[in-house]
Amino acid sequence: MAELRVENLQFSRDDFRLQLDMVEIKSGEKVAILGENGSGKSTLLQLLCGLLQGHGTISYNNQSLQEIPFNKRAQLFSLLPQFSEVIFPFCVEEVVLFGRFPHAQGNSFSDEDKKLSEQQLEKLDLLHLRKRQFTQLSGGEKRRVMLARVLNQQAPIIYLDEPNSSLDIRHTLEIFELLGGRNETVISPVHDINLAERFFDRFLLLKHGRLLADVTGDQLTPELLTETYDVQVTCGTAAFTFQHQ
Ligand SMILES: Nc1ncnc2c1ncn2[C@@H]1O[C@H](COP(=O)(O)OP(=O)(O)OP(=O)(O)O)[C@@H](O)[C@H]1O
Repeated sequence: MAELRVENLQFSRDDFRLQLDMVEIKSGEKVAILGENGSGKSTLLQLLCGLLQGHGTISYNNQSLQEIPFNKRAQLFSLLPQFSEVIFPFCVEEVVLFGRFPHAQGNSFSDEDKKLSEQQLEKLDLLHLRKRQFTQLSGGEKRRVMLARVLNQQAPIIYLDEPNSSLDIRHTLEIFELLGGRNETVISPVHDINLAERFFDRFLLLKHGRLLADVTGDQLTPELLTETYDVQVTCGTAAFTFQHQ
């Protein structure tokens, strides 16, 4: 059974138009969204989360998104936006703990919430930064904190808009390996095609707001990528390959 079903989705804004006839995503799939700048990847994520309203049907486990109360949505999916900031002077461990809000009783966090936050700090290589103020971190450090917060939400569907932006190669590999080993569904716009091909098992290719292809890794051909990005793509040996130690 499809966990997420999108049918006849249409959205218009100024001269941009997004149209998706039918996409079904099963529980646990790791789906990368590929496409050139402005092709509609972030817009699609925002529609899937209900942050933007289009025409058509988006349903989770056969329930229409519109019928799902906001507090339930936060238990169903989490979102790492392309850009996110924290302007108040919270420290790293507080920001990560805030990911537990959808599960907290009132305003208080349980011991379990704190234990899970601790685990996320460790997984995202943040333990040494835990007392630092978020606003005083580097770009990549901030990104890892926001990722830890999103993963701490423990929602079965995780939307990550370019999760490795600002991350160095080691942390990029660690994050993708971490995501690949989790049971949750991951849906993520990614710009690095080689990384996407390595860590995701399904690819939605967007072009000018339309779904050009919905393929698995072995169907992701240079011809298809050439059509998607309007550049010549060939398959060869990379000058450098990176493997996490
Ligand atoms: N807040 C906004 N208001 C008006 N138009 C917007 C807004 N955000 C994006 N757009 C436009 O909507 C279209 C799709 O943008 P979107 O951000 O979804 O692209 P994207 O594929 O995620 O691009 P990128 O790879 O650059 O992140 C673009 O034409 C963009 O200029």
